[in-house]
Amino acid sequence: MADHTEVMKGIRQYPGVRYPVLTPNLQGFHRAVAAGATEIAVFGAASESFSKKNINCSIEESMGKFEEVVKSARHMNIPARGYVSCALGCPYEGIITPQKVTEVSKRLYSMGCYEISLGDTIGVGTPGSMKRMLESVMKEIPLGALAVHCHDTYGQALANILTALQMGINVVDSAVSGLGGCPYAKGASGNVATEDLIYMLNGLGLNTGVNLYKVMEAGDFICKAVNKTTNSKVAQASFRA
Ligand SMILES: CC(C)(COP(=O)([O-])OP(=O)([O-])OC[C@H]1O[C@@H](n2cnc3c(N)ncnc32)[C@H](O)[C@@H]1OP(=O)([O-])[O-])[C@@H](O)C(=O)NCCC(=O)NCCSC(=O)C[C@@](C)(O)CC(=O)[O-]
Repeated sequence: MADHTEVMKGIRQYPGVRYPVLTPNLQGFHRAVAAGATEIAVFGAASESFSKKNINCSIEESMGKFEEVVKSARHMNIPARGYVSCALGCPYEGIITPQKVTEVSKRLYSMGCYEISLGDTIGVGTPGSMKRMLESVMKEIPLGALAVHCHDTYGQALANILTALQMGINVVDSAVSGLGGCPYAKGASGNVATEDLIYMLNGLGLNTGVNLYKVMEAGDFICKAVNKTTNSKVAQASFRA
């Protein structure tokens, strides 16, 4: 988080591509804007313990900070996205109820986040728990303002995403090569690999406009650069072939 200014300065930005920056507080927001961010995201949690570990404050305190950030963003016409971590389980508290996820999501949406990304931060969800959680959240937030963010720790990410798609969600977060993760979700796999997601969507006949081969090339480049092995099953299979 501390080095996002360097990251923003280092990347080549293309028209039509969004480069959102995670901004947990006003300090982060001002730095992100100074670095040229045109979209920001606040990241809350449906678990009290995770909130304290991840952003060093309670859920209630986090809402106060996010209000300030989202308000400032709105004044500058900068779209703000909201994340809700631990939507299907918490590394410290275990089961998180759909009601709690709904409550936190509703607050983020009400304060002006244009989209709420529901995160299975530690990848423990199943199609069953995804369905129960979404049924609850959808009662309070329009479908078009919801996204899912699935980690693949228990190998359920694609099944969970398919469940969300069948329920009408059409925004899905993913990461090239399944890289990334959170320091307070130890042992959890990264976000679902973009390559695997695109492969599934192609198979469903859904046009993403994303070239799978180019994503695999990018994944290969990044993995070599950071000395990691890809988590994408599709990339592993393709490079073996
Ligand atoms: C939120 C804080 C900073 C609060 O941390 P804090 O210690 O409560 O903050 P503070 O206001 O007391 O300041 C402490 C120090 O941090 C600095 N600081 C304060 N704010 C910022 C900022 N925005 N950017 C850069 N630096 C900052 C501040 O300047 C100060 O520096 P010092 O004076 O000691 O040198 C800390 O808890 C933190 O860094 N948390 C982030 C941890 C993290 O990176 N988590 C992973 C994010 S991804 C995620 O959460 C999940 C997601 C989104 O992927 C979805 C999912 O799967 O669920």
